[in-house]
Amino acid sequence: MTIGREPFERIYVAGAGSWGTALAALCARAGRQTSIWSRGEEIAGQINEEHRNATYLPEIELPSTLRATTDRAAACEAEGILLVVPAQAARDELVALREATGGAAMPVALCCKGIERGTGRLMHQVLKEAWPEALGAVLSGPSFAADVARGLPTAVTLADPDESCGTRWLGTLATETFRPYYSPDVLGAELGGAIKNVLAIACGIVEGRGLGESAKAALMARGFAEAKRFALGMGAKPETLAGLSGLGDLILTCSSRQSRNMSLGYEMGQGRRAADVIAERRTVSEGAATAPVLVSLARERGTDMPITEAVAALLSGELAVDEAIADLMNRPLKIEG
Ligand SMILES: NC(=O)C1=CN([C@@H]2O[C@H](COP(=O)(O)OP(=O)(O)OC[C@H]3O[C@@H](n4cnc5c(N)ncnc54)[C@H](OP(=O)(O)O)[C@@H]3O)[C@@H](O)[C@H]2O)C=CC1
Ligand SMILES: O=C(CO)COP(=O)(O)O
Repeated sequence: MTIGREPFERIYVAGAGSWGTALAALCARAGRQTSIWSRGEEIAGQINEEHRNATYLPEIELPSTLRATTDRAAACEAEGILLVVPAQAARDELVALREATGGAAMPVALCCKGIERGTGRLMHQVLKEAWPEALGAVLSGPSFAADVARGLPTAVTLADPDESCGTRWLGTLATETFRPYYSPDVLGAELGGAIKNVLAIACGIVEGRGLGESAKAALMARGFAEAKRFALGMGAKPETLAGLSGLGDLILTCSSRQSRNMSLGYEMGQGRRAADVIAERRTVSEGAATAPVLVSLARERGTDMPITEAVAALLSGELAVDEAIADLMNRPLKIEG
């Protein structure tokens, strides 16, 4: 495999939140002609005039070559698109982009981590339905937007069923501080990213409630066991789950309150209602939408996911934290696996 040949030179980033802005800055700094789409004029104007996104990445000076737009027509000029809106907004955005590009066979790297409410679809399945001509890839792995935007060393997974397209993405995104690894396993990369958000909420709750580091480690290990059980049952590869987009991202997100999912859980552990915390935030906490969908999928498939079940019940207010912990601790004893 020849990695990094023929990078995509013109990139369109759909979404000017924290991750979209960090990825757009990365591409622009790597010399790619990069445009970033924002649904609001204010952020687009600020990126163009002040080279900042004060709402989502206030500390970061953005490259002056990065152009922001509110017009999806800019996607027609691109060789590759990064989709970086919340998972629940992905379908509408993809439909709009398909229309804007005339249904082009465009490489689209899906950067959102979540499962669609209502349909239970993963993002590559949403892409197939919303924009069948597009060539889907998945970018996932342990990567806080602020770290990447600051140029701190980061390694991620770029999954693409088409190896030659995947290696072009690698060449497009790789820099001295951002290291993507290729995988053909789109399903595994997506599931790892979506499920870890739910588990990070659980770890936040444990921290917020002051239940100790041992409880948190147990939750991460048992959470990983149920993530693996579900993902392997769906057809994901074990090495993907053990890699950056699985275990790697689980470790990052469960360990730091910089994670919106982890910090949502932390507030819940401190006694706040999830709905209140979510309502006062502008940024997305993907695990809150994914947890109930994941519960439905797991039940349909007969996969035991007790931590995910507990998180969904805590989010909806059906269960209190102490009850959830007691339920988890008093499950029938079993062989580890
Ligand atoms: N932040 C991170 O460190 C990382 C995030 N991700 C993933 O990337 C995805 C995006 O996250 P992130 O950038 O952090 O999120 P943010 O909350 O920081 O930003 C969300 C962006 O999406 C826009 N948006 C919200 N709703 C819609 C909609 N209905 N239609 C179109 N655009 C919309 C927002 O616009 P507006 O400002 O107008 O509301 C904003 O530009 C998530 O799935 C997340 O899991 C992945 C890796 C790292
Ligand atoms: O996915 C992320 C890091 O890899 C970001 O996590 P949060 O969405 O929880 O902030």
